[in-house]
Amino acid sequence: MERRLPMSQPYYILAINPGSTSTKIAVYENEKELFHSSLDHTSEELAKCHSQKDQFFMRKEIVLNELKKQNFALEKLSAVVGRGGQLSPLKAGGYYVNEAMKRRIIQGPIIAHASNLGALLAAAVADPLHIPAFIYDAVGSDEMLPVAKITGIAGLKRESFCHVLNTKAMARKAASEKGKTYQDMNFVIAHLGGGISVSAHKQGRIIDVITDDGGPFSPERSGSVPILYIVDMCYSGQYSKAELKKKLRGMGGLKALLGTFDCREIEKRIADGDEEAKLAYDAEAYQIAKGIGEMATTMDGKIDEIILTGGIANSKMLTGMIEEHVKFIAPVHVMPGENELESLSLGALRILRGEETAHTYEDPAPAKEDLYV
Ligand SMILES: Nc1ncnc2c1ncn2[C@@H]1O[C@H](COP(=O)(O)OP(=O)(O)O)[C@@H](O)[C@H]1O
Ligand SMILES: CCCC(=O)OP(=O)(O)O
Repeated sequence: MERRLPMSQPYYILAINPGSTSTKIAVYENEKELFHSSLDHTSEELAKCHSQKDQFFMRKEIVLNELKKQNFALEKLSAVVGRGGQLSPLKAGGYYVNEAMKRRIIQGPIIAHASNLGALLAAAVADPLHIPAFIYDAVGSDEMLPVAKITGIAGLKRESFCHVLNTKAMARKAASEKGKTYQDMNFVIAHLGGGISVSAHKQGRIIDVITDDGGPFSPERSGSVPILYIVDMCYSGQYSKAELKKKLRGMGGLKALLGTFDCREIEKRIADGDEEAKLAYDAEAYQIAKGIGEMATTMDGKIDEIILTGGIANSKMLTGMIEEHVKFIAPVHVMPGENELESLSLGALRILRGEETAHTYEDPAPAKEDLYV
């Protein structure tokens, strides 16, 4: 349901960012952050959730308890904004969380990812208050060029899946540091988190991206793997569908190679002379660099800056190795961490102020059997 936008300033906005291992929230009064909390979920807590529904109820309770603990009166809120999920095709920018969107997330088809819960959690807080719920710059926002979607299997198209929110926010920041706008510049941006995406931003548009199924392996995901072996694994009778998916996402990448996805722990092992850890970490940097090279070709090498962002961009060791491989392409700008909560909130604020219009989600007829849920 689209609700009338509240008129009175200041606007109080709750931002909710569900990640694979945490739910982060913040409340803003216009541009000013009043508080933020990062609510980490233990693996025991997550293991108890057998479905998206279980995760939704677990996270909703944690969010409401935290708001109580912060002594924040929910009635003050003007809107709630959540991280947007894998609802393709979506445009970049804001969307109202409406019934069609909720139904699609609950009933599918949809690629399972924690970000899908952003819309449901935002609506769960907003609906009883009769205020609007939005998502903003969802991970499934699709600005890819048609040519980037073609695959060698007729009828099978690549879909956009990217850290849209953070990469666009970092690109805007990097451009403004140069006295330019996002639309003036070309960036290749590698978001290095639990998941890794490498995206090509051409004058304000993400024209191409590689991630889980076509990009570098990540701390917990396999990335691109030799596909014929995967077909054999699928039919070997050794693995269930769920087990194989875990190998691709959750238990792949550095976790599979070294038993941990904590890069700080891996760097300690390397410092202690662990050769296996060194080779895996070198491979991580090598694959990320190859991804950056691939994305650089989409803009004919005309790149103003390469941005490294996300949690692992805190690592001087990994960013240093990547820089050595790619500095011939363009200057490397390391922007560690992410500012997703602020980006969500500022997006919602622009909508509330009428500076931007939120899109209305319409569910396209499900085109194919979902392969991921
Ligand atoms: N100082 C650091 N040095 C190296 N790696 C780090 C550092 N801080 C965080 N990381 C790594 O960053 C990853 C998590 O990044 P983050 O962007 O928080 O992920 P997500 O939001 O996708 O869950 C983990 O693999 C973690 O080990
Ligand atoms: C590639 C976009 C979504 C994603 O993987 O996010 P996380 O790294 O937060 O899981």
